[in-house]
Amino acid sequence: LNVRRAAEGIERLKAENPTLQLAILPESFNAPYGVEHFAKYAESVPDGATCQALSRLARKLAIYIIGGSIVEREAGRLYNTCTVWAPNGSLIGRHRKIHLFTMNIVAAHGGGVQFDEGAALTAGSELTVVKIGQQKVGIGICHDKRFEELARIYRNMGCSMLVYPSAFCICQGPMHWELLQRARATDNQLFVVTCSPARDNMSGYVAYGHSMIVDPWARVHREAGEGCEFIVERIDFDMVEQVRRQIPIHQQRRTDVYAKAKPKADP
Ligand SMILES: NC(=O)CCC(=O)C(=O)O
Repeated sequence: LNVRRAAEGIERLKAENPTLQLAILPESFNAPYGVEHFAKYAESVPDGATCQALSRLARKLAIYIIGGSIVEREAGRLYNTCTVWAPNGSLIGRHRKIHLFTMNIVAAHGGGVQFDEGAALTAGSELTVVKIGQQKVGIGICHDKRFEELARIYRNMGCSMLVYPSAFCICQGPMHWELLQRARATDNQLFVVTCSPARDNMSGYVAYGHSMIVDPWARVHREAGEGCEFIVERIDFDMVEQVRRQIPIHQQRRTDVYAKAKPKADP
């Protein structure tokens, strides 16, 4: 049902916006997000039903699709995996979440969030850069955006946009969701895009919502609310070079100094 709903939504958007080139879905878009659900909904990549539906959709609409994430099963292991599809329906990227979401938040008022993806999933260990049109796009999944090293490496690899399909927790959302995206955009002078499930207060895991596009000036360019909503936006990639030219921090980095200061071992 979720896959059909996502496909219908993208088809409608394409009909309303014929120049649409890329569609992005949220983390765990085809199943409930929770350690107890992962094994039940796992599929193989790229032969599983969800992947095949995304491939057909990309080909039918002649667009790229960054397919949120699904639980992938391979060789007896489970991964939180984002697949990326080209307009001809071929798989051009497979990102397995590198930093698994492990958290034990104790809220002062009671409640909080306990989550341990590592209890069921295996972490990925490869970076994923895909070419969308002329642009290099770095892929991460939700918790991956807390790790500035990953974003920095993607920037060094020439990315002009980072995309993080997400299902951020409601506890940290108000404090960190926008902050993290604007921080990654400020540091690396590129677009940062997140796509979240809508908030459902009745579900076992309540996602924050607020899908967002942050521009290379680190301004929030567009933001969804908490409900079910699509953002459609034209991205001006010239802005990446404009910002990098005007504030040339990449060239100003003192890698010679940093190298000397490097601790021998991680503390
Ligand atoms: N699905 C996730 O990775 C959630 C990450 C999150 O909420 C965080 O605070 O980090």
